[in-house]
Amino acid sequence: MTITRMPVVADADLARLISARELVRAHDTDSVIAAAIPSLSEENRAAMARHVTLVHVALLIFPDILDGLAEVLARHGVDVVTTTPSVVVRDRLSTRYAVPVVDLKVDILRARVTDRTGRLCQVEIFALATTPELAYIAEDERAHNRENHVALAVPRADPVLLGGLRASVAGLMRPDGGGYNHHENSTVLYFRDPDHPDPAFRRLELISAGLFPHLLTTHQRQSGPGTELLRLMTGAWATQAITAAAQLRLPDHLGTVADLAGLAAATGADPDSLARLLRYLTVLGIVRTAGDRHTLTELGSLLRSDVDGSMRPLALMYGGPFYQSFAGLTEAVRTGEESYAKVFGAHHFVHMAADPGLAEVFHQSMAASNAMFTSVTQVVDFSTARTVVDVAGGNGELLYRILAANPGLRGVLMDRPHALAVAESTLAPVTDRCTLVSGDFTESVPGTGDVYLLSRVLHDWDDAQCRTILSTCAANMPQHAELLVIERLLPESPDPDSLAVPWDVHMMCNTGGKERTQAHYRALLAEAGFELVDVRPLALDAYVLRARRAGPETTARSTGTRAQDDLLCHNAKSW
Ligand SMILES: C[S@@+](CC[C@H](N)C(=O)[O-])C[C@H]1O[C@@H](n2cnc3c(N)ncnc32)[C@H](O)[C@@H]1O
Repeated sequence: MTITRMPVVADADLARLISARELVRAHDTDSVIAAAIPSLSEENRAAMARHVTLVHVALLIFPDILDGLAEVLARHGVDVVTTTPSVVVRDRLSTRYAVPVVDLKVDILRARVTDRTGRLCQVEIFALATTPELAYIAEDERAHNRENHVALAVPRADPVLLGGLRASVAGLMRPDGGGYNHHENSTVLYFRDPDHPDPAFRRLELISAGLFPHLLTTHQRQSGPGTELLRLMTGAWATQAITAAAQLRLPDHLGTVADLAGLAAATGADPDSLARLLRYLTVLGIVRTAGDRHTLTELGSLLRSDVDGSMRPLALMYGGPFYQSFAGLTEAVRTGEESYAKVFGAHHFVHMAADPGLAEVFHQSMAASNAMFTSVTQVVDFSTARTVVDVAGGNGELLYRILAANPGLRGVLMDRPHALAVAESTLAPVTDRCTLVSGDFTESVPGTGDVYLLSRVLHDWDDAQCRTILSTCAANMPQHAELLVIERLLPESPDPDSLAVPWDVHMMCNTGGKERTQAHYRALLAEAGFELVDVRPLALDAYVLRARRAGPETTARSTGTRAQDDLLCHNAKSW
């Protein structure tokens, strides 16, 4: 008589199995999406639920052997309907624990269970045949539940649908590997949110019939924990590649020349090195390469010197002087002192004043973000003003736009003497209504205005200097005049997309200034006797902050409140 040995399943694994089953019973597709991706908007959740279906909740268990496992589980009320070999989880364990694939036997057992709507789903049970030598894997995996996941099935083998869903989820959860199981002809893509408060929802699987090699490669590439860090660490290479292209005037030549020999001759470059730069620029999306022909992409066209809003001067600044001073970031953080002065021997503006060529590139580079000004004349009513004074008006672009949109208005642009040359040509079309004044805003500003502009000025300076600039304005502005401050605002709560956050570090290195929150500006304005009365959003994350002289009761209040700032921001958003 042969006695068949039955697998032993640990109580801990049975308990984990039962809670996986209860999880399915408590949920449906919509509630699983909501629980796993809480940051997804209600609208996007509903859209996603139209394209996927909850199919299973998965876990990994550790019986000593696999033969007869379905029978043992049946005794515990687990209704296993299919058993197939695992490829993806087996390979993941092999990589994770450096155990050869041949030494790992992993099956997938699927047990029936209904979700809370009564629809048939499954508990997907990965079972690793756990010999005593592999017991450490069981211990570690039970502690971390790395293979637990909830799975959403994509009903059709459709690369566009799967690709779209993958991209949507990847924006909110980290890609976490995946693979193709040839036993089942299915592709799985995993995502992970290690900070999710509920361990049951830290991993999500998208599963689809079919093989999608291209999608899998992209997903695997994004899944490596170091890949994102590598991309971030080599960001400076992209900056330099773009700056080299700008310095060689490659984008200008690409308008008329497409072959390598012609481009090398036009730019005076070594053909082999230029070919390598072109290949990198192609990866960066600046250049399009087909065979031996190179052309500019739409993005790359912004680097041409002859286009409206050319970003070439910005490339020259970011990859040039600003790049050099950014190399001193560690020192700036240690000492609290800006690095530009250390690298170039003088503060940014003093250095520019002594180098007219560099000053011109800087003022042209400021023009590359002029998009910030496009809606100023829509969000601010200049109809009752007679004169606008642009304090430190730079290249004159903002004042020009305001004067062009308000034919009855006169303008005064004040800046350092070296900046006035660039402003003069910008303001040429409205020269009869405009005066250029050389001056220093720490000493005085023209006293003839109804509206004063301080655009992208305060962020160049520390708080003490800002107090001086604002006090000079307060001392010289007529009583009735209003002050408009244009700046990016640091978010009051974390915002991964905020442009103000990286620019704040840029200001730290390059001018010793900083980006600020609305509350911070409100306080600085109040100290100089102004009351912040309105905040409106502009393009590129900028805002226009409108201030007027504070009455006695507002001066006494001095710094305002968080509630006031919330209200102004609310107004800004509802505009
Ligand atoms: C970042 S730029 C902003 C220019 C312009 N307002 C804009 O938004 O494009 C700062 C300007 O401050 C000017 N500036 C620096 N120090 C100054 C001073 N002491 N008095 C007047 N202008 C000054 C610079 O010449 C430069 O044009």
